[in-house]
Amino acid sequence: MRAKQGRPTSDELLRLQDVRKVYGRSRNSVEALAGVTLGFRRHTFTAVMGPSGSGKSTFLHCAALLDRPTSGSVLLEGEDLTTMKERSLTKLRRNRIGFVFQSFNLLPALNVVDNVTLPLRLAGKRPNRRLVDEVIERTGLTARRKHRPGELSGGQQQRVAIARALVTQPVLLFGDEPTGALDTETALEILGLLRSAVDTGEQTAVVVTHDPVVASHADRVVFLVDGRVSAELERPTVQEVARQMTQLGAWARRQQPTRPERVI
Ligand SMILES: Nc1ncnc2c1ncn2[C@@H]1O[C@H](COP(=O)(O)OP(=O)(O)OP(=O)(O)O)[C@@H](O)[C@H]1O
Repeated sequence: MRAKQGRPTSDELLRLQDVRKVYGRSRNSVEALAGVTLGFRRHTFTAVMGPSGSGKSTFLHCAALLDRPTSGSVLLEGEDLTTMKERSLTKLRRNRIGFVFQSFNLLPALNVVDNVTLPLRLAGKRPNRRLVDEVIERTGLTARRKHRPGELSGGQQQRVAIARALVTQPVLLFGDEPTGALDTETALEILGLLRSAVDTGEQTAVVVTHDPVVASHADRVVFLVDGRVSAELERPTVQEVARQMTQLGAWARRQQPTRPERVI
């Protein structure tokens, strides 16, 4: 266990440098992130864990620039995104960042292909059929191409969400409890897809989770407590993650997350 903050390295894709996020003003303000410095190397899978209210969601939103930090920098390939204009940021998010949420966030009226290609059409791009077919094949959805979300299982819906996240060929893939709504076996399938995106695809993944099994599939687990990085584990076992979470008192304080999710 160590809090590894370090200096930027050349194969680093993303860096958060002393990121603080304060919600509200004066007496009612909450410091959700209290100076987080973390680097993320290319083609790695990082899990972010911590007790309820420790700042995991805030961290994810700041890292993906869905929300701007109060201070500090978020650097993608060395470029500071916190100073970027909103329009450029929206474009960057659409082209370079993929998101997978616990609740899938699919459009019920659209079939699998149309859900998957939605980010391309939103960005005004004509979907490349070969690429779309490849992503649908990779996520095991070929036989379900014309089905709507209501006709699919939870695991299949999350596969669609992953295909949708991968279709723009992002460098970064963020997950907010992506297996939280799935049974263990299905969760492992979904994890396999995320892991293979990192191992054989172009992606670097950062996933928030409460689940030690999910975290044990990561290359590194970062533990947040009170908006700070309190520990890191490299390639931990389920038991090591669970032990760390117990030490942090995470289980006792855990509540079900109730925050609203944002559709990208
Ligand atoms: N929009 C907001 N306005 C005010 N305070 C907020 C807001 N969002 C989060 N917070 C506060 O910031 C702190 C961190 O919240 P955050 O949702 O990031 O934690 P979390 O670790 O993701 O929690 P959980 O595991 O319960 O989802 C908490 O004290 C929370 O109440």
